Amino acid sequence: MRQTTEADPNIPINHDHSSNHQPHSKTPFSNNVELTDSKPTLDLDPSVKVVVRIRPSNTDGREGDGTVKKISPDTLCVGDRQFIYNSVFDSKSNQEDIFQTVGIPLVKNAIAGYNTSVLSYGQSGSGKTYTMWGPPSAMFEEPSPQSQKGIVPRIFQMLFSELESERIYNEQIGDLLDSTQRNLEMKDGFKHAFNIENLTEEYVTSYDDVTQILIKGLSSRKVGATSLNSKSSRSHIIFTFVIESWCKGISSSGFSSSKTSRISLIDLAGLYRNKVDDAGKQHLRENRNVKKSLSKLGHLVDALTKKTRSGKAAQIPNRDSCLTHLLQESLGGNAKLSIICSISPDNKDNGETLHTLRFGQRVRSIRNEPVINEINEDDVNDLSDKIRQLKQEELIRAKADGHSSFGSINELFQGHNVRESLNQLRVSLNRSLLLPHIDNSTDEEVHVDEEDIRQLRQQIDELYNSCEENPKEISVSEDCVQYYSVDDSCDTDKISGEKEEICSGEMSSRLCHEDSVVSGNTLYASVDDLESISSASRAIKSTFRDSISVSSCYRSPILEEPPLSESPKIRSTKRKSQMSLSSSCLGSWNNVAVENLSSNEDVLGQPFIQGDHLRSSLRSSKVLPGPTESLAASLQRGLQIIDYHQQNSALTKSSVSFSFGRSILTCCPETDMGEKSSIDGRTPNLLCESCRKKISDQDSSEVEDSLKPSIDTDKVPKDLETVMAQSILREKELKNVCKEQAARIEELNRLVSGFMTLVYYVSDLDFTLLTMWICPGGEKLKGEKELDSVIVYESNKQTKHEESNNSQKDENKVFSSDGNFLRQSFSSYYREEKCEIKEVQEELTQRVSSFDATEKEELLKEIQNLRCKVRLYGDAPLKSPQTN
Ligand SMILES: Nc1ncnc2c1ncn2[C@@H]1O[C@H](COP(=O)(O)OP(=O)(O)OP(=O)(O)O)[C@@H](O)[C@H]1O
Repeated sequence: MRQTTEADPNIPINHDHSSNHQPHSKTPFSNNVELTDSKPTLDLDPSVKVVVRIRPSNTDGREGDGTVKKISPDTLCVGDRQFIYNSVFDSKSNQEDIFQTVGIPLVKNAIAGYNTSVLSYGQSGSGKTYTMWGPPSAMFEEPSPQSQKGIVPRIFQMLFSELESERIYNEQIGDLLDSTQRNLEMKDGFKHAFNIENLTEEYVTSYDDVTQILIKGLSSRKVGATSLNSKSSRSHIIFTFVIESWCKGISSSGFSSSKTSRISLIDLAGLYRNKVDDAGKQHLRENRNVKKSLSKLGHLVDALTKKTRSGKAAQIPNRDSCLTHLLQESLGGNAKLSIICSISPDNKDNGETLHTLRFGQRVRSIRNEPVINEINEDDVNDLSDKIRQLKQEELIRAKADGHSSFGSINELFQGHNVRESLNQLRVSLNRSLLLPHIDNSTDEEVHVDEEDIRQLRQQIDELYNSCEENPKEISVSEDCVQYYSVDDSCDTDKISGEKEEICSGEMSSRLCHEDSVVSGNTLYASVDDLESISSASRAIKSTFRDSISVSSCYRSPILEEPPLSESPKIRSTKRKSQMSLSSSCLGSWNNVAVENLSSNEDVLGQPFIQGDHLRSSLRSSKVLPGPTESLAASLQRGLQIIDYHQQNSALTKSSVSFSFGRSILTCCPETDMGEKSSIDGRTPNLLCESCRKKISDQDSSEVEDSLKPSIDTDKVPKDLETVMAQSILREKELKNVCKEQAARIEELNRLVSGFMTLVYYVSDLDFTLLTMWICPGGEKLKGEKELDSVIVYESNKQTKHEESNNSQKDENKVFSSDGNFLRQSFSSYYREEKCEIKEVQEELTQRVSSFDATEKEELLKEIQNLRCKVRLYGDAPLKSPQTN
């Protein structure tokens, strides 16, 4: 009687009966079909594939009894029963045949991002272990048709990846690589993934590594003698590979997708139903457990078969045993499954053979749902966008909170913790992407921009210093003192210290709540960003001193006290002019010429109203060709602001000094000596007509009047009063200028924050290339990975060095054959980042006034959704290989 076969749900081609008779020409992976890299081949690969292998007869070298016969490449018969599978191998088949049909497609599928499984099933002694592993001695043989090396080592030779191993023995999960690990706990992962706590993971970089581990694992496997096999496996064995790969794409950023796939290699223990054994209780117990778990496996297969046939949702008994639990991804889940049914040709084993063949038939009816576990660039960008949005939101919130209360330290450091959480989120979400962990405890981010930032801080410190002295001189109002007070500085430092304590104290507890919406999704911002915003709202001093800090968590010590050296990037003549002006002011505040008034105007083009222009220039930075240019331009804009402020300060100083008559007005050597005078007689400096006119024009006639008392000593008290009034007016102007500067520095901070993002992406790019070790098409293999990573890392540093020295000399050495690609990627990245920073700034500006709290909630939800979505892909490794 011919075994009827139903339409195979796993083969997406013509399922009519005739096709099943001649699958050899249509089944893509039968022996005679050449395997190619083409995607259509993979598409045609069924999600569940069943092959049958007939082992050589055990009957003393004689051929089998003839009841089990292969009659075509996909058909065999047992007596008068005929069975059709994807492929059938007779006793003359060799290990290479199996590898060609099962192993190579598996490797291709795995690299393509599919989870894949090979499961060998059959009675004891039927050749499961032989097919899977081959004799241990063959493990070191070169793969060849003659070699007895099994399918697994052949697969390993194509793939170097992480190796996990699990053992199930008497319904206990043991670790084959660590004999001290017994009865490990299994936990549910997402979807059909599973986690086994404390399972040994080995990071392998070569086939030799794999061989060592295989031998170690296999030697730990529980074996025993049965009537059918002197070295019968008494436990199921599952080896799992995880492949994580970046695929080089054609996108502007240089990569297009990341794929993670899991390869599960499952060698089941065989059943022996004959009541032979006199091996004792232990064997009975083992056999009972093997039987039990295989029986559960049979139930699972039945349930899945029914589900496929009925098309209805059904209760699937995945949890009935460890084995079924571990196989839930392979059977009926997200995996391409190959079952190798091993059978004996001998009549005496017919019962078991039929059992195995029926099992194979049922499995063939199961419909798996394999998907390519891929995260593409859009997903990553979406995530980055969300993080950036959250960062903006938090900045706004911190700013608002900072205005209303300085008691938001906790929130600031919640920000830090959230950032840490987001790091974790990123790592967990993108584990397959292998995005780099942003280690908040290192200065890695600072590394790239440190010099620039240091210079920026230096300039800001100069600005601060110039402001700091001013109020002492002009007896500024209480408000101004609040801005400039040295005590405030100390307080700020103290507060910073408190913040750090709070941060470190809270971190450990908060980090436990990875899933917390609040801590996990609230923001992606550095503490320094928040600190700067808050500080700006509290004290300009702290803004000056502390906000331009780009350490990843706390202020980098390097940034604390920048050396007083001039930024090499400040080359404008305006800057020089300003520096010389400052230099002339060094000796005495009073030594300020009225000419500086016009100098200020020359330098700035326009006086105070230029603040708006500068502010807008911060926002409207054009897209510059490269990161260094971009950074330099932005820094220069920042320095223009600083210059502007310093000159305004000089303007104020000049005015104040002059009002008190203590200035030495050196601009006019041809000064009319007849008009020279001094208020107190100690400063016999002269004031020329033109200067006096300028002042008169600018400061109204009262100023001129105020000069007269310097000649007419009777009027001094009254005029002094007037001059004091003028001074107060000036103070108020100064105060306004300071406020403006605070706002500008905030803008500057945001730019700095933008550069942090740049640095971040540089890291990503490092990591991207670092992980691009295996790609569809085998562009890069593991062995090349580390070399690449070194080259690329050095490239980044070297590129910066070269740029700063205007030298391209060594560039060609540094960039490998991928150099052009890398360079283009870098500059594309930076261009994109620049645009994004601009957009973010504009958006931030718009949203400052119209922030809606509910929007944030929605963003949080989005992030949560995104997280879940990406977790679908995150089934794979329990640990990142980078952590090993
Ligand atoms: N195709 C084959 N060619 C040559 N020898 C084979 C083949 N299949 C099995 N054998 C031999 O048969 C013996 C039993 O095979 P194996 O240990 O692989 O069976 P098994 O199905 O794994 O049994 P158990 O379930 O008891 O572990 C081994 O000595 C093996 O070398």
